[in-house]
Amino acid sequence: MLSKDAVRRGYNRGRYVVGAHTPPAYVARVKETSATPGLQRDPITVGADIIASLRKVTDHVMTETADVVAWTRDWWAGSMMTETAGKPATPNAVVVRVSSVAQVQEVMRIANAATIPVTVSAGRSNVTGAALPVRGGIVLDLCDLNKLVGFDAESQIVEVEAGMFGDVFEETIQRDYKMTMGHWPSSFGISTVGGWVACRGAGQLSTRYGKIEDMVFGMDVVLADGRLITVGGYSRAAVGPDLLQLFIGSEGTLGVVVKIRFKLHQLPDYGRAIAYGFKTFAIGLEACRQIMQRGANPAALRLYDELESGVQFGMPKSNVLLVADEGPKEMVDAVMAISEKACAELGDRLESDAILERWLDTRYLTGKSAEGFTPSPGFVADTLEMIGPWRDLPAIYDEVVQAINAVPGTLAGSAHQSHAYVDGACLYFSLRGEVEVENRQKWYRQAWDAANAVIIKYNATLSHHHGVGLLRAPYMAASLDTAFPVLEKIKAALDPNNILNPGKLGLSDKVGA
Ligand SMILES: Cc1cc2nc3c(=O)[nH]c(=O)nc-3n(C[C@H](O)[C@H](O)[C@H](O)COP(=O)(O)OP(=O)(O)OC[C@H]3O[C@@H](n4cnc5c(N)ncnc54)[C@H](O)[C@@H]3O)c2cc1C
Repeated sequence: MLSKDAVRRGYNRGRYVVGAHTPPAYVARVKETSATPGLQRDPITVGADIIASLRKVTDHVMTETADVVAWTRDWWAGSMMTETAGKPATPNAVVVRVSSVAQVQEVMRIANAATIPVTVSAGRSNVTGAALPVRGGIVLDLCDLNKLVGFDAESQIVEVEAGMFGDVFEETIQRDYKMTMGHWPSSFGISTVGGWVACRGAGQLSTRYGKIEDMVFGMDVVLADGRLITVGGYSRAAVGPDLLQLFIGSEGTLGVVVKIRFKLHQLPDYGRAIAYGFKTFAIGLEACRQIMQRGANPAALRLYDELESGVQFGMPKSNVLLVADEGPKEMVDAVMAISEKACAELGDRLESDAILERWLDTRYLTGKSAEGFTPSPGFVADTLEMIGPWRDLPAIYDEVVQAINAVPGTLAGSAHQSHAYVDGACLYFSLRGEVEVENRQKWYRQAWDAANAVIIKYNATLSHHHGVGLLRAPYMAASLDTAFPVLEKIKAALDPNNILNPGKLGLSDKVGA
């Protein structure tokens, strides 16, 4: 069973920090901490009087450069490139640790009155620079706001504070309530439940359980001026637009998510998997489309192109599709029967048990996009996930891989299909390059520009689950097009001083009204 198995095997073979940030591997190569910022513009200093006020109302305030560098570091390739070149991303800020909702409100009141930026920070596992304090100010670390508040067994709704890490959360609900949320991002041990919501994340079993926005029942949010509001709190409603969804995916720019009520599922005891190989990626996509449109929704439906089939399963001449499901036997057997029929019409049956076992064994290892390559000082690996309609996906796949490969210095571009729906699917591209160390940023931006030009040309969506942060900020206005000014207006209405995570989501980094 996929959900039980994740807890049984544990995250990244146990190589991570439980309940706090886990640093990425490159940190071992960093010898010195410089105070020269790589990714800050005109950082705002927090004065001694404000630091004294913060110390009175919070658990801990850190001001030393080395602490600030360590406590703002994330998993973005952009941060890695600047820090390993001698300039840490954001060394100018103060880090404030809190463990209660009242403390979050106090911090926001102080910051708003003094017009100081506040960047919410949690697991710092984001891969977009979303939690970097690019204008300095206060970094509000929520990792100690991490209690499980309660469980309504009849409605299957759990209430949890935002800073609880994903592994602790799932272990607790599986052990104490025999439940799962079904949200299994490849970062589940190094990210928090609040970070999942703030980035609009997706787990590996999203085809059955949904994305995070399908799992939130309601939540409490602290606004820029310190007010506490409650949004959602119903299965479905017709009371105007859904304000809950406004905050899901807002990446700390509209409010601080402090408590979340999530919908849970009974922990399955039954599961099955099948695997098929297809001659081309496009034929594999067609099999996925058929499965979804004939009404089946297997928990995991993952199709790997030839390059990734070679690295993952030792099958470089095939496009491998894994279909895996869990739940009541009658339902899983029906889903598998529909899936098997669709696959058999288009491809060849593979040794399913071996492919499932290989996937289970490696699915929560970090650094997978670099697999199959020998890292050197000039090596950069990253991932780009997007979503588009079925009609366009084969062309998007071909053109994005082609565009990445055309950038000088690219070693490889590849993809798998990772999350599927009735109308479309998420393609998850991996890009790896090797150039002179000083040319890494140039290669990186060229590769992203080239890939995103294809995505925008097809009117597809820039990100399916990693979010925007700094990485996708330059493409947001073109992508949202006529709707982008609406996002700007909402931001200005909720945060008139622009103190909440300025410079993210493609929004302005200018602090102050
Ligand atoms: C190896 C690896 C694999 C990954 N796999 C997946 C995957 O399968 N699926 C997926 O969706 N993502 C994945 N990610 C990306 C990342 O784990 C997610 O974006 C995650 O949701 C971030 O959570 P976090 O707690 O680390 O948040 P952080 O990185 O600390 O913050 C991310 C953003 O959310 C904001 N934020 C965080 N908490 C709050 C809050 N309580 N209120 C308001 N704003 C907040 C921050 O300001 C920032 O803008 C992966 C990352 C890595 C390194």
